Amino acid sequence: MNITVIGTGRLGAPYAAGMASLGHHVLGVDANPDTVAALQTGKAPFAEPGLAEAITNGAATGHLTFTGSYAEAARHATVHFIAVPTPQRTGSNHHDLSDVYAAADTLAGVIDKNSLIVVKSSVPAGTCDQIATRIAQRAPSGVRIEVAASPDFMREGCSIADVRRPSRIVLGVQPGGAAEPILRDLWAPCLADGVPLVVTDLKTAELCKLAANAFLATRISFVNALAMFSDAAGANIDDLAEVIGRDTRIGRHYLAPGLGFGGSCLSKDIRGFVALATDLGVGHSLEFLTAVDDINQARRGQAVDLAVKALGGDPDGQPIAVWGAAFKPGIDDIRDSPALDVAACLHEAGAHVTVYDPLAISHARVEHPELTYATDAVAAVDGARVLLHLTAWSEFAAIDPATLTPGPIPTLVDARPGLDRDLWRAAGWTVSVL
Ligand SMILES: NC(=O)C1=CN([C@@H]2O[C@H](COP(=O)(O)OP(=O)(O)OC[C@H]3O[C@@H](n4cnc5c(N)ncnc54)[C@H](O)[C@@H]3O)[C@@H](O)[C@H]2O)C=CC1
Ligand SMILES: O=C(O)[C@H]1O[C@H](OP(=O)(O)OP(=O)(O)OC[C@H]2O[C@@H](n3ccc(=O)[nH]c3=O)[C@H](O)[C@@H]2O)[C@H](O)[C@@H](O)[C@@H]1O
Repeated sequence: MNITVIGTGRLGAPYAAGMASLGHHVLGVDANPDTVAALQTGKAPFAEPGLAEAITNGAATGHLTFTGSYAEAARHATVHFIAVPTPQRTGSNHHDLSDVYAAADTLAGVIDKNSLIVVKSSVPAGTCDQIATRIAQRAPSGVRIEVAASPDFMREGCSIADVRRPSRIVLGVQPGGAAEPILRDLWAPCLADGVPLVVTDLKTAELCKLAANAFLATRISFVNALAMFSDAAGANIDDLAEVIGRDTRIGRHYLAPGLGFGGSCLSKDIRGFVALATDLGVGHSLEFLTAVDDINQARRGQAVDLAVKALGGDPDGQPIAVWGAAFKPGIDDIRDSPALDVAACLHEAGAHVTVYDPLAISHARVEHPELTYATDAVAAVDGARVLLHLTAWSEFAAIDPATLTPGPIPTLVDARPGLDRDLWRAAGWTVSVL
């Protein structure tokens, strides 16, 4: 099938490459000429395992091409997936839908045959109805453009696998439309592979995404609330999380205590969800998500406090090392990175902060030029009085603390899983667990 993917960023590029690998003819469209140029030459515009290879393979088979032209998109296909950003709106907790509306409006201005627009961006309930209204005003007479919602649950770091074999496919459709059979055809390889499909109305499909991210965020803040409580009560949070997670009704995933969630989606989606509930007059129903958000933000402050405490309350001029800049291991994405947030706060407090990350330093340098960056994890710790472990790269767990050369009486602030704390204590470090 011929399809386009409008917006070839962290969701759209893997989605385009993954759909091409399923045998479709995919045209990726992006408003950023640098992104298009990189993709056209077979390069991934960001670090994502398997993406460069998937793009090269797609180009080699002729199944995957890229452009900046919407007119070309309209010529290529009658099925268009929108995967442009929906960040938090400046000065508000709502989603900023301007890119989604711009993409849909532009498409409607160039489409000249009956077509389907599928919204993959994460949007609040009601957005697809708005798009349908806008499109109806812009489409040429006699041309029917249908709108469907199909939010995506892809995780960065394993995006190609998630696209090829998603945990589930959600399809929100307009009554009496043609979307369902078209998209069943498109996803035939996944459906044959046993991927569950839920077909529902537009609003429910849109809500599926916000609800799923809200639940993941709630789990993380729940375990972090327990961590704060355990600290006060003298209990062991790791054992506590292990025991509750062993209940198969609960499960162990998204219950790792520590610095909490970052990235471009969980925070903005829970805030947008609460804002939507408030607009609908049921803000109280999702009030707890504000607490989820507050707990998550509080963890960053607590990591800063532990480092300052280790320095006797005065971080001014003190050498501090930070392991991690990406918002999670395996990728170079620093959007709402808890690690960089903590590093920037400590710098603000007067410390001399040296950051190391295996992949994300070039992005971090642009956003935080005030910080110092090391070329390897061991060098970052040279002379440091405090080391904060803030992103759970496996590379950090493989380092023998006895080989490090920190300053006197060093403290490890351990805010992520992975390190063998007994080994660090044995190597002379004070270990302060977040
Ligand atoms: N990053 C992720 O893992 C996931 C993201 N999402 C959702 O997908 C959407 C996109 O997020 P990301 O891919 O992370 O954003 P991103 O910022 O990485 O990529 C968005 C791309 O869209 C392009 N763009 C912006 N406006 C455009 C327009 N009018 N026409 C054509 N291209 C345009 C940008 O140049 C950029 O390359 C958001 O709604 C997000 O919540 C959903 C699931 C996973
Ligand atoms: O909407 C999105 O963009 C995506 O957001 C998340 O995916 P992602 O942001 O790639 O990252 P996750 O692996 O979910 O991790 C999010 C954050 O939570 C943190 N985390 C995760 C698990 C945990 O137990 N504790 C914890 O603090 C991670 O370190 C990271 O900062 C969701 O998992 C995806 O299903 C969703 O599609």
